[in-house]
Formats: sequence, structure tokens, C-alpha cells
Amino acid sequence: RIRRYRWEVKYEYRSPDCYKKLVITINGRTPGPTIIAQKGDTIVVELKNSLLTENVAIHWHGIRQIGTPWFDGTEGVTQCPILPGDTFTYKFVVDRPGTYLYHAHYGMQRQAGLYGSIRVALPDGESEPFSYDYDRSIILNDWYHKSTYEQAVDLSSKPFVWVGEPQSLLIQGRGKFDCTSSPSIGDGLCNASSPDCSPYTMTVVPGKTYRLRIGSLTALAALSFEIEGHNMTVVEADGHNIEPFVVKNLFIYSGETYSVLIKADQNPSRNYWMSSKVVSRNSTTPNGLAIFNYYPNHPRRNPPTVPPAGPLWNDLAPRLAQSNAIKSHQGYTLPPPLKSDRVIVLLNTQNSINGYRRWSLNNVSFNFPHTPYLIALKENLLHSFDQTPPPDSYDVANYDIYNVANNTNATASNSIYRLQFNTTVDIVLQNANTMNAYNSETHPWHLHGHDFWVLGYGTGKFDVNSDQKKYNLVNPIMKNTVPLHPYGWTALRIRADNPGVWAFHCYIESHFYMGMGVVFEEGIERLGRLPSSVMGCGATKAFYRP
Ligand SMILES: O=C1O[C@H]([C@@H](O)CO)C(O)=C1O
Repeated sequence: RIRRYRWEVKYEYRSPDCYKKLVITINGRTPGPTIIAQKGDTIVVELKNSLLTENVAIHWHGIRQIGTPWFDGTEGVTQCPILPGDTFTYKFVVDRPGTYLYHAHYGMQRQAGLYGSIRVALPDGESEPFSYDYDRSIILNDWYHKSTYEQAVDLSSKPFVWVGEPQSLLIQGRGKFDCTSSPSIGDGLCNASSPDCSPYTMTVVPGKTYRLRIGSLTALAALSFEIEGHNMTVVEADGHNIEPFVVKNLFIYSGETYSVLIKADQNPSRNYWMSSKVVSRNSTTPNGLAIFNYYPNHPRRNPPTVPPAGPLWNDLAPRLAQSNAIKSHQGYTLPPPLKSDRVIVLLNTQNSINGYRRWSLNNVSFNFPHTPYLIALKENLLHSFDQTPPPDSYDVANYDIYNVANNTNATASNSIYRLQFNTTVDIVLQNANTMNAYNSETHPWHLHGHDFWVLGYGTGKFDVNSDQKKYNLVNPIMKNTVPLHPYGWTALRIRADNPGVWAFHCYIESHFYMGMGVVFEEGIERLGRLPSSVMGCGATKAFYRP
């Protein structure tokens, strides 16, 4: 079946957390419309860019784009940006059931509000290994009052200006900024009586079980999410069924999706708080709140209780425990190949390069190319990017991950990793100290075009000989986004079997902007002609035939 959407993308004034600012909407909405489809459907989105003076591109997060790598929507990697006034048509197949997302993938535009959910149902006659009465989706987000332009200029300045902690947390596009907390906002910009300025409400019928699909698209924050007084049974992660486990609060990193089952089995005469809280950073951002409304109570009636405080921001142990608890559901996820053909270890560091603050992998900080890689490779425009491959490892013996390193040898480059088609590749993410003493941060890493097996997490420096022996090769989960914990490592295995060019990057908007990503190419020679609609920029102008 073909599902067609016609979207117009625009800047409009909104007050999602009571503070009025320009946000990007789709057909007037942020979050945008939910795409609801069934496995095997073809999604066609005709996107009109009405941003007036700004380009755009949309990434379909978690959809592998098998056979359509040019519609992955990653500006600079798979396509030229969509110019203001242009209409671009994305067309791709949703080949697996599960919970996915979509969002802008141009600069840091995602955090301006251009995002939404994708829900893919099973084919008729098939059922999940769990049951529920109703299906709902929410997106968790954080929210800044500065525009992405101001942030981009700040981050690119000498000395750099950090974006800081977000002003609010949003649940399904709604939050509450305390207008009185900032006396400088006295000019009507902060309006607690705006109709936008009210919490999201999820209404439930007592006794029923809800499948809640939760996605996080925060620009910076790692979150803990909970529903006061209710346990959640986690059953799906990034589109894969997992062995169910029960939590009071769910840790969710930007770019991840989970399905949880919640039974509305508490005292039905009142409402309950839904709450999100920043973890892993000593944040000043107040918790995000929404209302879990038991029908027929009034949906706007506040719960009679103080909202849950959430876990301690700096308690790493329960976060590691949750990462380690996620195992694939027997019979639903293919086991990984037992050996890999290549191991790429990526050391994550914060660096100073020519006085600019950057993030690097193995001392190489990613620069976007002027010509999208997919087109450069297919059309043999190899002069358009650095052909020296980036390194497969770092100086493991001599690098101290626990100290501030001066990294004087870091460079910036737009080179890419070329993987041999149909090989098995291990990627080990290695965390380290930032440029501040005693500080290592959580980084959510997202891979385009693939799901990877998560073979393990560890603390300290990864050791090829001993740590590989501890890999879970029995029931590792497959995901597309995974946390790298402070001072830790995360080991992934992929099959390089999807012809195309794929970004792999930290999901923190400002970090990817500051160079925290790499790009993989595989099997490019197997692809047919590229659609001309993805061309027209950089060195590809000559190949564009409308
Ligand atoms: O990239 C970053 O910069 C700041 C901080 O290191 C600046 O001092 C921070 O927390 C980041 O994640």
C-alpha cells in the first residue's frame, strides 16, 4: 500500500513552553503529523519548503532505506538540501514493524521543532508477543529559547560559547517555563495564558492497558521518564521486541525509542503526573510535566501530589543497569555473526583545533563536505572530499582517558570510512575526559541505514583481547541508537550489507555540529542511477537534469 503525505514546512510563532519564539511546523503543527503505516507500505512525502530563506532535509530515523539510500534525508551525506520554495518527494518502504521517528537533518534544525513519530504496524494476521488495549505515541524533547542560528554562531566563535542547559523539557511538544523566573522577559514574550501553554494530557480508561511508544529527540539532555505510581513494562526498543522488564523510571537517550506497557490500575478518582528529568548533567532545567488523566476526571485537574523528583542526576549505576538489562526477545532478533572482519575503535574527545572548540573521533573532527558523498562517489567527483581514510583506532597504549588531554594533533577532515560490502564490522565507542577536569559526558550514538547488535558496555578503557571475550553473542538486542556512558565503552557489530553512504554520529545537536560524527560507505557500486532530485549543489550541479 502507498501512503501519501503532502507537507508544508514553515516558520511560525508558537509558545510550546509559554515563551514565544519561531518554531518550524509541518502543516501548522509541531510535533508534526504521526505517520501510521503497516510493514511493507511505501511512504511518499511531498515536502514543500516554505522556510522562506532556509534550506531543509528530513531524515527517517530507524528506517534503513534498503535500495533507496538517496532518500535517507541527511544533507551533505545523501542529498543536496531542499531550497526555499522547492518541493522534494521522499519515497521509501517501511520494511519492519516498530516505533520510529522523523526529523530535520540540516544544521541543528531538529531542535527548532521539525520532528514527529512513525508507527509501523505488523502485517494483518501477525501479532506481537505482548498485548494491550490502546496504542499511543509521545516524543520527549528539551527546548531552548535561543534560535539555532544564535547557537551555531556561538559554537563556531573563538572562544566558543556553549549552548548551556535547555530552558525547558517538553512532553509531546508541551512544557512550562516559569515566566517570573527571568525578569528580563517583560515584553510579552512569555505568556502563561497562551493556549499553547498547557501540559500534554494522556487520557486513560481505568483497567485498560496502554502501549506507550516513547521517543526522545532532545538536543542535549539524557532523560529519565516516569508516570507517578505506575510501573512500566518495557517491550520494544528501536523497533525490536525485547525480553520484557519492569521499571519505575525509564532512562532514554536522544534518538532512542521504546514501547512500554502501562496498566491503568491505580486509584481512578484522581490524575497522576508524567514527568521527565535531565540525568547525566548537573542541569538547571526544571522537570517536564504532563498529566496522566484517568477518565472521567477533568484532564486539566492537577494531581493532588508533589510531582516525582526522579533519580539523582549523577547516579550512573541504574543507567548502566538498564543498558545491560536490554536483551532481545527470543525468536525475534537474528543472532549476530560470531566473528568480525574489522574492528574500528573510535575515541571520543573534546578538542581545541586552531582555537575552535570541536569534538573528534580518533583525533579527527568531522567537517561536512560541500558535495554530498553519495553523489560524489556515484558520479566520480572524488576531488570533492579528502580521500585519506580516517584511522581505525587511536594510540591506545599511551592515551589517558581519565585526564584532560591537550590533543594538539587533532585535525578536521571530511574523509570517510569505506567498508567492504557484506563484511562484518565491529565498532567500539570509547569515551574519555572532556577538556574540563573530572568530566566525561554521555553521548547517544545513532547509525543510519542499519541496525547494529549491541555486544556490550564496559567502564574504563576497552581492551581488545579481554573485553571481546565478554561480548554477548547469545541474545544481544539490535538498535539504531545507543548510549556511550561516561568513561565507558560500547561495542557494536554491524553487517555492511546496505549499499549507500551512512552517517554515524552523536545525537546531541551541538556535538554533531562540532564534528562528532563519521560516515561509512559500503557497496556503492551496486547502486543504480541516483534520482536527479537529490542533486544540484556543490560539484553535482553539472549532473542535475530536471
Ligand atoms: O561540548 C560541550 O561543551 C560544554 C563544556 O565542556 C564547555 O566547557 C559541554 O558540556 C559540552 O558538552
